[in-house]
Amino acid sequence: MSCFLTCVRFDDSATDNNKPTTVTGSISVSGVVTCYTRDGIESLTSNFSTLIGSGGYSNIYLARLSGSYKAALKVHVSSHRLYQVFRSELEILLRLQHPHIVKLLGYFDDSEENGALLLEYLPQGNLQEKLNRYSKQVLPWRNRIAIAFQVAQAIEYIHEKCCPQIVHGDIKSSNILLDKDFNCKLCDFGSAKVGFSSMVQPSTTMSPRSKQVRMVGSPGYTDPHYLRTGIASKKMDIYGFGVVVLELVSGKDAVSAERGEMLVHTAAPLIHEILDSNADIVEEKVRQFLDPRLSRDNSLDLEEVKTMLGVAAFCLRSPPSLRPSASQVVKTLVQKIPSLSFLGCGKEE
Ligand SMILES: Nc1ncnc2c1ncn2[C@@H]1O[C@H](COP(=O)(O)OP(=O)(O)OP(=O)(O)O)[C@@H](O)[C@H]1O
Repeated sequence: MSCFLTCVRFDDSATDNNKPTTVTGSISVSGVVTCYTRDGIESLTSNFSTLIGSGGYSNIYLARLSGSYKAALKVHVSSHRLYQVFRSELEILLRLQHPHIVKLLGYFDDSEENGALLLEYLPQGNLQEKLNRYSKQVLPWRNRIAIAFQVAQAIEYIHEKCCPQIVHGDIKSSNILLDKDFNCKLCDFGSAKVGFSSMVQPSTTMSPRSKQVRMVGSPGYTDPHYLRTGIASKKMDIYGFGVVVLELVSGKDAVSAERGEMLVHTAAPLIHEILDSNADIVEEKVRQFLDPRLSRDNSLDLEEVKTMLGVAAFCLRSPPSLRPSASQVVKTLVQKIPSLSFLGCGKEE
């Protein structure tokens, strides 16, 4: 864990505003991404008949490509402002290619107010739903650590391996989608920023309420430093990742639906103990925090739970410069979570 104490500095990087080629009709753009007409997306979704998800800015519909191949169509709410969010998400997704980032298959763009993204379909929905205590299935420990590792790899890719580098800006469990084998894909690049660090400057056309929505992020996940300064940086993604790790370990929501209590606050005493002492954390305290539904899980290893909590504690540190980089997280998980090698996750992807 001592490798986390190394402070890493980042340079600024220029923003690339290259627009994707916009063509009309259902034709292939860049070889793999298809541009659809309005009729095309209506036909793919059987007139938007099956809603599979919704968020603050969009509705997501089931789409069927040739044969029985399923996809998800993310339709951005029609408005001038949200059209910009759509364009930004489209431009970012066109650049990304990673096994743990949702794949863009196509898009619709009327060049005014309406846009939609055709994405690969993830049949197990999002991680928040899977961890929910009302979910029929309990996500086993080994899947939880694999998910944490894969999300860390996805963040490492956008922060350090793609060009120009990207800050996701909204890392949370409902933006982590799961395939049939519970491998994960990071989605929702609608809040992403290109470049190492950028001051968020809401456009003057925004209403006071919409300004707040864009600035504040998702309750329970937002880096307090970002809330204070409005400066988005890679370390805000690391903070969001830390909260997701707490959710994976505890099975609790980032904000409790009943009491409105934030998980980072519930976990604070344990986190302080981890950061303050060199001694091993008391097993009893770890067990108290652990998701009780994991008690009968044969894949559970308490040492791994402690490591995951240690990783979360470092990711949530303030000031942000004390938090690890995504590649330090990936490296630490490979070194300290033995089960990852059994899952074939320790290898570079
Ligand atoms: N490719 C997909 N496959 C399956 N389900 C998906 C897919 N994309 C999105 N969803 C579902 O729709 C939900 C909302 O998607 P997304 O986060 O992209 O929308 P949003 O409008 O950007 O939301 P937010 O309010 O977080 O900004 C996801 O949590 C997930 O349940």
